Amino acid sequence: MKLHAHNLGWTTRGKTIVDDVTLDILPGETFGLVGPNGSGKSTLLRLLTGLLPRPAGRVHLEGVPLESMSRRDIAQRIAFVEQMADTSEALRVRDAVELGRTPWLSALTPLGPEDRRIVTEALEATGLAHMAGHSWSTLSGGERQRVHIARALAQRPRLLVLDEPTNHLDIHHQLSLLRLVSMLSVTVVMALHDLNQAMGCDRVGVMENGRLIACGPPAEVLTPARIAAIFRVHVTPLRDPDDNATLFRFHCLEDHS
Ligand SMILES: Nc1ncnc2c1ncn2[C@@H]1O[C@H](COP(=O)(O)OP(=O)(O)OP(=O)(O)O)[C@@H](O)[C@H]1O
Repeated sequence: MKLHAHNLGWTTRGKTIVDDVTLDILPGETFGLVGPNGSGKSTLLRLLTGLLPRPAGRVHLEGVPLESMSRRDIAQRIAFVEQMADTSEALRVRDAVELGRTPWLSALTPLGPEDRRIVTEALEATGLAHMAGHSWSTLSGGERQRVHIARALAQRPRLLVLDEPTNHLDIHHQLSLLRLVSMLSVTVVMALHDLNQAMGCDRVGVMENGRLIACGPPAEVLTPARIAAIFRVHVTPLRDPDDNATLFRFHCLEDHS
């Protein structure tokens, strides 16, 4: 799904949080958003999904202005997993994932066999099938994160927006999630803190002080000089002899002064 953001911005209480961002997300790509704490990544993701009031600029989904679409129309196209998302304590895992079908249901079309199949698939894809009956209140942070991802998958979106999706996950589940995301035939936009993980995206955008200051293929955007300037760390690029991929090792700038 193609998304076009034009001169997008958001100001609250006199403070500009996102400033004049113009960005095209291309159909089928995995787009990584990186930047220091407080640089505006989450706010930009919320603007792209139409969740913030009175934004500056415009977002178009497949050429249609986001503001002309109902929440249900948007939810049939975009699934958003926010940072520290929560759900009702009383739910079981399967119930929480079934919530992903809500945009497709109505009083006349309640949850049917096809919806249940999609929910089962989402539970399997996120390694949660064996926990379907567990109560939300008993889950660990990483398990909850996977439930949110499963709910988003069950929504069958064309654009999946993830805010730090590998947060809380152990290394096995981080890699499984990134592999799953790269295999999905949907467009993905995700905020990431791990720059090595961002190197696996098709394109990367870098936020600094609310502005999108660079955007393009990871190897062109995440250069040691730019990483040093934005994140205030020294970077040593290393080569993985297995597949020749570039990996970063980070050091405090002070260690190199
Ligand atoms: N509703 C709000 N009201 C006031 N300030 C806000 C609001 N939302 C965000 N901010 C501020 O805007 C800045 C950007 O926040 P945002 O959460 O978008 O950054 P981020 O890049 O996602 O950060 P992190 O990496 O720490 O998650 C922060 O300084 C934050 O305190």
